[in-house]
Amino acid sequence: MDDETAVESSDLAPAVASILASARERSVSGERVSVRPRSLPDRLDVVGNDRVPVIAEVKPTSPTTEGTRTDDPVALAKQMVSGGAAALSVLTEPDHFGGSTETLTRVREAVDVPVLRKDFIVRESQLDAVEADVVLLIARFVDDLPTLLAAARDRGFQVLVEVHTESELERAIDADATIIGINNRDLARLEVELETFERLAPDVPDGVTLIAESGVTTQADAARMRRAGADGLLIGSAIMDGDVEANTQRLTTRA
Ligand SMILES: O=P(O)(O)OC[C@@H](O)[C@@H](O)c1c[nH]c2ccccc12
Repeated sequence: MDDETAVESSDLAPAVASILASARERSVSGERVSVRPRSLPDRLDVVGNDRVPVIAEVKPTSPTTEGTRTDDPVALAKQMVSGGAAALSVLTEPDHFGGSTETLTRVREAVDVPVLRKDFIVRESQLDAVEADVVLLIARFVDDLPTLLAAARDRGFQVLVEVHTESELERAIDADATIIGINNRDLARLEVELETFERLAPDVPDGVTLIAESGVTTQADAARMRRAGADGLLIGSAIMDGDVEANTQRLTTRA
């Protein structure tokens, strides 16, 4: 038996699972690459045993937010972790979301949870801009999803593939995405409908880590997404607005 797969890492203490993961290497396209050791699926699983597993998003501003939050993003990230966030998402898009790659680097150094790079990645060279545990690929914006997914994995990234429609979900599944995010926000109209997650979730195969993205503002919303099958919730605005630690604490507490 292959001793790397003999132990399911989700059965292990988080620290041990993390050591095990960092010891694993895989070969893609003939190259040896180490997989980022902070596993998002494992971490969501562990935290989900007693809290709502939330990926809290450092998003200083957005096209649907008023004003820009100018306090230190690293301090906000630490408050999110103290408030019980399972993982973090950091916007690196500067023009519309107030993000920066430098912020992501600093945040990742300051915490030990998995960190997602939230940006609009459409070509391979963008993957080399900054270190992260997980990168986002938005199905709608990526023409050749299997190729970019492979390129990201070649670099050792875990990949979250974001979808908003049935046909995008089909493309994500065909590309063998193992982490899929269903975005409740329509990126064309910027309107949020939690029904989107409920409608698409039943079509997601078992074994895929499923994330509900956008529009969760209350504990009731969070419970609703969990009931519909979310393994994790990506929450930005509702955490960024006001006391970040208290907001995270509230939204990671089961209703
Ligand atoms: O602030 P919200 O509604 O909690 O949403 C967070 C996150 O889902 C949203 O920021 C987002 C989802 N997909 C994106 C793609 C790019 C930029 C931002 C996003």
